[in-house]
Amino acid sequence: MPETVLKTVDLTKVYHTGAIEVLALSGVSFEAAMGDFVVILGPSGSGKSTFLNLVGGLDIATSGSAFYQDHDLTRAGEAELTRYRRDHVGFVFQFYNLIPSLTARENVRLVTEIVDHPMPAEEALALVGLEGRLDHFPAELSGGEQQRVAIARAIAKRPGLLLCDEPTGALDCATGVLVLEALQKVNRELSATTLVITHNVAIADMAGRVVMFANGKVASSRRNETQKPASQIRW
Ligand SMILES: Nc1ncnc2c1ncn2[C@@H]1O[C@H](COP(=O)(O)OP(=O)(O)OP(=O)(O)O)[C@@H](O)[C@H]1O
Repeated sequence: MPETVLKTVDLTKVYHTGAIEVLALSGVSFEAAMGDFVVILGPSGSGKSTFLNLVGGLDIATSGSAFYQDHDLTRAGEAELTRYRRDHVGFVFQFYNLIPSLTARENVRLVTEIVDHPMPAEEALALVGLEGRLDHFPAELSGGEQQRVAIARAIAKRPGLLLCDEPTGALDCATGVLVLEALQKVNRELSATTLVITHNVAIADMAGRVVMFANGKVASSRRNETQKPASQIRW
């Protein structure tokens, strides 16, 4: 059995906005092994991003537990969470958040300069098929290429955990598939445990496991017998 690296038990998050309480996550128990590729589906407001933010150390749970290896994320202080994010987690969001005045290579170097044992920026960009775009600025790249720079930036630290929130949300099918191919390659070559939130059910076919959220809970979880190559995904 592959080693479990991420485990949550009864993970719960309540947001307080003025007098209003929102139960965003309600007792989520989840496990992922090293190298798993998990797609998370579910209606808007079902708690997907909240879950990703908690396991990524961007937010703190109200109750329950979340462990990444021996990191106890529900008891960690701010400094420990910052180290956890820096050393172990790569984030990819819908909007690429690249620095417009820096080239692709320089955007990736922002990360490689602050972590131990990074891969060279050029290697990370080659892994996502952008070896020919090293010195291009974001404005000189297509949306899909910008997202692949964001993936290169996320993986250059060799993260154990790669968390993607709607990574193809802003892209058409042809461009989105190139981004998915990059994620699948990174997942396989780095054995990074990969969680992808999407509204696009077609993407579920490339997952090893598909988890459906509803009302802040895991409504269902299934394994795919085979994982479709990203190049064959269409929507
Ligand atoms: N910072 C916050 N403060 C208050 N409420 C929040 C906050 N973040 C999320 N919520 C609420 O928590 C619930 C879950 O939100 P979440 O963003 O996790 O859902 P989601 O499944 O990712 O939705 P979407 O698919 O639309 O991104 C929603 O009702 C949302 O309004």
